[in-house]
Amino acid sequence: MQPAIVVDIHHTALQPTSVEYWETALTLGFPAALWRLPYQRDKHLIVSFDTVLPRVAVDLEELPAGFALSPFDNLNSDTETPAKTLFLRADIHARFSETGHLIAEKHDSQTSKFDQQITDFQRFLTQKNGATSPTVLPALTVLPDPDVQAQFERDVAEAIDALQRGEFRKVVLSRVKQVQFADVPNAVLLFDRLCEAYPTAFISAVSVPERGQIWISATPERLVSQDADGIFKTLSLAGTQSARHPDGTAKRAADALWSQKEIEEQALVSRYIIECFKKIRLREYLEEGPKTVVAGNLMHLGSHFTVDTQAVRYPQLGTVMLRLLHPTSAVCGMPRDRAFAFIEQHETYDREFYAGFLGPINIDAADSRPASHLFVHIRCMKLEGRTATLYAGAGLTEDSDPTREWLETEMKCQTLLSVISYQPTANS
Ligand SMILES: C=C(O[C@H]1C=CC=C(C(=O)O)[C@@H]1O)C(=O)O
Repeated sequence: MQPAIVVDIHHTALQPTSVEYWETALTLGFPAALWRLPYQRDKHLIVSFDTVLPRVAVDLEELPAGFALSPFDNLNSDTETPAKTLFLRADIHARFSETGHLIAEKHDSQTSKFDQQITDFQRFLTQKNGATSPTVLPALTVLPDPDVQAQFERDVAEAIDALQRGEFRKVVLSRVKQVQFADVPNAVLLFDRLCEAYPTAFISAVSVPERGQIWISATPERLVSQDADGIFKTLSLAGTQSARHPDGTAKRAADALWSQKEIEEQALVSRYIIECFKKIRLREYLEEGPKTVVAGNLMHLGSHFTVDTQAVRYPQLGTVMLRLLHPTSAVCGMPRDRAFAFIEQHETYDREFYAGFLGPINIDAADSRPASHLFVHIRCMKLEGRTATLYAGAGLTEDSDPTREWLETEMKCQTLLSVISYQPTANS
């Protein structure tokens, strides 16, 4: 990995903001990723000068600093390692305060071949400097789709039959909801609203110009992290209930009651993770949970798994586990390949990056040493111009009920919808 150099930040009266960086990247057609880690305040943005992004097999040891965006359909087989993850190399990495003002900017010392792009970027950035940032989101309408509930419930009923016949033990079926904004919304404003609403989630906005898409998410589910001290972490998450009582008051995590179906559903995700550890004969992991995890408007059951990769002398654990884990049974099912085939047969759209994974790779943490944090890409939407497609899935077992599963996906859509449709009144 090449060392990055710190570049002089701008000598203008006003420090550039995350909105100005983002808009500059979009104007120049450069891919960009903006994110904020759970429980943190700083926001990060990277800009890649690859207008067509390289597809890679994620190797945390080998990849330079950047941001990974993997599709759901990125399964590892025994014979091949799929190279389908889009990789945004951090040609520019800027760190911003909670209010979106620039703290530091870096670019890779190897990118001298990109001098022209850096010059162009700085020129456009200066032109945008001082422009007022949008503060209002355009109004939105949910596009009617009269058949979607009946179709989803039919598919769930078929899945339950297959589960009861013992074809597989768990499958996660998803559906989409489309909304139309009155005008193209500013992605950074959507991102900032989500940061405010969900301090414990991983919030991101990723622009992929080659597909004309911006993916925005507020996911509660860590897939693989390996921090600067070599601490590996993953999470098994499943089971869903509202974080509010029927009268609208907030529920305490301690008051959440979980049914046998939900306990089993989450245990299957934990078992899937433990089977991955077993495949590589790793016994020294710490398992904490299951306990109730609050994820914005929802609650889930979660178990945290931690490994000290230095103590077990397994520095490549993050890479190995990522390849074994994705897609976990929180988004696919068990056994994985049979559940995957069922999803392919029944869902009528391509999940694209929904239920894939995403996050920063080898990006400097606050203590300046690189860390990688990959999350399961749920509670997300795809923005194409004025149209947004929201995705939500439900984990099914033989005890599932189709209408309850539908309502669960509605609640999951609300995680983003309640924030992106919020219009502050004159008094708020
Ligand atoms: C697949 C999703 O959530 C997963 C994560 C937590 C709980 C889940 C559930 O209760 O079904 C799902 O497995 C989604 O939000 O689209």
